[in-house]
Amino acid sequence: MSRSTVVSSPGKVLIAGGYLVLDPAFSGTVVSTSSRFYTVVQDSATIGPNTVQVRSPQFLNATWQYSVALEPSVAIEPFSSNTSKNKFVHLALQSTIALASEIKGAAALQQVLAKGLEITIVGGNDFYSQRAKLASLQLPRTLESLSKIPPFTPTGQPLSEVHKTGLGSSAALITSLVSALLAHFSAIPESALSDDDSEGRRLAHNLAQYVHCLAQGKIGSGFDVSAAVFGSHIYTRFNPAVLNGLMNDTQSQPLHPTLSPSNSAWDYRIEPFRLPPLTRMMLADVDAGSDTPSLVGKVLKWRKEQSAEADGLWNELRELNGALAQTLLHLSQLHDQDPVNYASAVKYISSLQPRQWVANPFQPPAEEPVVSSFYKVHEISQEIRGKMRKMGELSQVPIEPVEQTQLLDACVSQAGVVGGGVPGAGGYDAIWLLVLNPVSCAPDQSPLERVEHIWTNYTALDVSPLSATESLARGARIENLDSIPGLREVVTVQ
Ligand SMILES: Nc1ncnc2c1ncn2[C@@H]1O[C@H](COP(=O)(O)OP(=O)(O)O)[C@@H](O)[C@H]1O
Ligand SMILES: C[C@@](O)(CCOP(=O)(O)OP(=O)(O)O)CC(=O)O
Repeated sequence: MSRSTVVSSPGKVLIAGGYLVLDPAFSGTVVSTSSRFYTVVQDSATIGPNTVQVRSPQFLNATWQYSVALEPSVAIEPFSSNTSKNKFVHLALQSTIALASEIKGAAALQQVLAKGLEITIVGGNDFYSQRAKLASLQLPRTLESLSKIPPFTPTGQPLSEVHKTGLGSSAALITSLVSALLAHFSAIPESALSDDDSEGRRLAHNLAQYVHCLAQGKIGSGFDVSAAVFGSHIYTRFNPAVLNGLMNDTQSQPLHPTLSPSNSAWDYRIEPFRLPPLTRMMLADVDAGSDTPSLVGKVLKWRKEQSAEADGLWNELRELNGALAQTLLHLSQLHDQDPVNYASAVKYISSLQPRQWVANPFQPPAEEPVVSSFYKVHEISQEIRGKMRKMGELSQVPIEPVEQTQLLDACVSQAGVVGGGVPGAGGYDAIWLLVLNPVSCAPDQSPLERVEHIWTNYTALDVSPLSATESLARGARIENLDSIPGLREVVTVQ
């Protein structure tokens, strides 16, 4: 029976701190999603020694084979028969096998590679647009329809042509791949991925950040890899200088001295965060799409040229982003202190528009702190939207363009919708909403359904719901192949 290692990692939504989180003086609040990437690493029985085969069965022609040399240094060479390239996969293999060899020694790795490895990579359906699939099934664009699409469903397209939905596919992919390989080579114990802050998890984080930056050709804030590794949290970035040596390396220097969790230059901060109970984060993919690196370049150019004005705006947003995160965390505390009155308050305000929430003179005192805190979240999220629009106007970047403003205003005015905005860099990629999700709702009184109705009938943009919501599970984690619906069916059966 061949040995296999399965690791999954979540996608991400940056609900506050876009652009600011690029600067280590500021933080961002990132929510990890229920949609996850899965990497299955298996000892092969067929492909032969020192060969690694990687398959992504959701895409056409997405199989890549590599030869592995461990001495005198690690070299991963794509087969000439490969019909496409995938630098994210190639660089992940090269760096992870090199690091594992430094940690375990070439002889130990040679034993693992004696029969070759077969790797399968799949992402949850939400990472890729399901518009065509819903249309082929003649289904409306609703959450219920999405649940009828089989897990890891084939896209019918090459990887290069698929429309991604902005959940951070490359970050989740690389994190699950490097973590699964490190565990399969025993370079980190499997237990490392069952502990939120283990040394092994931090090594996997540092390696995934390095590979992701190498593959993308730039050093972003790293919030997406951080969410894939650690789950939802308030994120403060690492100093990018920690990677300069490796990113500019031409001599193949050892990886471990830089990537080791003992290297204090990895000065990122992870602070706990979660969305409050009886709420749901709703995500919509907007087909217009945006080029994030281009938006980032323009905003940072403006910030540098107009530093006094930009610093004022950054500091205002720092205060608002911090207040948003702390108020959301306070709501979880209110729930834990008194879940009954919390649930009663949520049910009451889920049938009212936000402006009506604090207008009730007969509000039961035990529910008042919950209602006023949700109203505070509503007000803060609207203020953040206003500041992000101002950032866009001043830097002449469509951060919350008018079509997104109109869509968000229509959603946020609905009964039971707390707030929302454009995630991350903004633009036309997506929107996020925080919607009340009481234990029970009268028919057609569900805030979720009210939002779906807005999305279905909005014509200025091509809006399609994502099934993803927040996941309270940890980030990267070891999985059991048979506990994930549909996963064994897409793996080469040994
Ligand atoms: N299922 C998959 N299997 C293999 N590679 C994938 C898969 N999904 C995404 N990728 C890789 O991730 C890249 C997308 O990275 P990027 O453009 O940064 O998008 P994102 O912002 O979603 O991470 C693709 O070009 C591909 O190389
Ligand atoms: C601007 C940013 O702070 C946030 C970008 O968030 P997005 O979620 O928009 O990113 P993409 O998935 O690459 O589109 C840049 C950064 O933090 O790296």
